[in-house]
Amino acid sequence: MRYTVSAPASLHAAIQLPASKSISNRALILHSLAHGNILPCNLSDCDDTIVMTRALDGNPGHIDILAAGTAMRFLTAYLSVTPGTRIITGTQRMQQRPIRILVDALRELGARIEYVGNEGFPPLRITGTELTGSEISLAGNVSSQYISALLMIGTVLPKGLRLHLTGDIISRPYINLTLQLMRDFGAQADWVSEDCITVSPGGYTDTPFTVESDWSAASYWYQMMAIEGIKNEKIKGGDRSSAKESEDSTKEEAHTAEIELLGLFAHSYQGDSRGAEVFTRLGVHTEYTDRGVKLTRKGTPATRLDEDMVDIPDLAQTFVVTCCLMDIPFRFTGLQSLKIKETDRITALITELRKLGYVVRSEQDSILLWDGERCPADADPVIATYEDHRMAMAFAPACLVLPQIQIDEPQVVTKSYPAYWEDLQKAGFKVCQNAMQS
Ligand SMILES: O=C(O)C1=C[C@@H](OP(=O)(O)O)[C@@H](O)[C@H](O)C1
Ligand SMILES: C=C(OP(=O)(O)O)C(=O)O
Repeated sequence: MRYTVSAPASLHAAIQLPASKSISNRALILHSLAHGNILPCNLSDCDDTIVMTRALDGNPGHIDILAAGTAMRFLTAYLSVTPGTRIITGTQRMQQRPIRILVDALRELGARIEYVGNEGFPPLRITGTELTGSEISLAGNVSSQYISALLMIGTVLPKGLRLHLTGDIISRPYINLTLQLMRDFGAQADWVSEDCITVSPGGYTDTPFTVESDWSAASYWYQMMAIEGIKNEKIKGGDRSSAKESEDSTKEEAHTAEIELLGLFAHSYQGDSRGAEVFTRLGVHTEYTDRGVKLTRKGTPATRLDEDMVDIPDLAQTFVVTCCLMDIPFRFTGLQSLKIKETDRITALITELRKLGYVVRSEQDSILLWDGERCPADADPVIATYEDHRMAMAFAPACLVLPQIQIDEPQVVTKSYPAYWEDLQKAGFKVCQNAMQS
């Protein structure tokens, strides 16, 4: 399937964002470990949360978590302490996403896990047992999900858990998110030094819990607001001979374009809420209201952007595409985890941006940079999405500065934001399924 997306004349929308899949999937694991009766409220309806709910309900012997990294990692630890033998697997891509660091750590604690296919990768056969270990070291520089997975089972271990993290610690806000939710469910867990976390034994308490809206999903709306401003600048600066009336209405439009995102809070649990601050440098102003945030254009965008993204890896695609379309050279560091996500996001970004005429480069598999270099753009670009929801969502806003954009396999968005295309339509975008492709 392929969608052709084109932009509305002006951007005005109030959008109910999806719930955070990161929070939903943690809340579901904690709810299960608490043997709770009070189901968390406002759970995400995305694929990654549906597979988690299915795995935890009804005790299936064969669990397919499709493409959900959190479900694969969190359930591997969860099943290690849950009676019974199960096989857990996922998509072809999931079978290429490494899990050895987590499996080694769990085995050191006493877990019974076997590789069903390739060593170091899913699928896994896991037999739940009591884990008697309580102190381990593991690398903190590959995926924070391994650490979150271990922490969440820490409080149900007889002696609790002491985790020493080696190397640089990536995606740290996701570890803090885990600790925060664990505390909300009654556990004692905290950093005791820069690289060591302890979890006391004692288990969880059944607790009412409501999931926040998703700040990672919000980033695509911030992106639209940022790009919209550039479009208006171009129109204003471009055809100076055009009627003054149109210039005035453009000015008015640039001033009034407004998007409201419902269900976000200023003091969010989510690290990706830092995106709001980075977007102020791209001319997007955030006003917190009692029901979410209002985005408007304010100030002059920076002339270049240098940013360490080690704590906000899921926003990398948003900022890379936004800066190219806004003609803002950039250097983004801390991207070492991008190669093992839904696709190799470093390669995917470089390949797809070329189609739009931008020559982006990578360094040491962890940096993406653009110095303003251009190449001829494809006449009618079709963006490949590589089974990666964020490729579709980060490239669709390009239609604000192009006549239209075509997105291949657009249904990938269901991994985290099933209503993305419907929400674009609510905001006035035209989303058409290509006749040839249907
Ligand atoms: O714990 C989580 O909810 C997540 C952690 C991050 O992964 P890494 O820790 O592998 O970077 C992030 O990319 C992912 O989307 C969600
Ligand atoms: C990397 C992501 O998800 P996961 O690792 O949980 O599959 C993501 O949503 O961008």
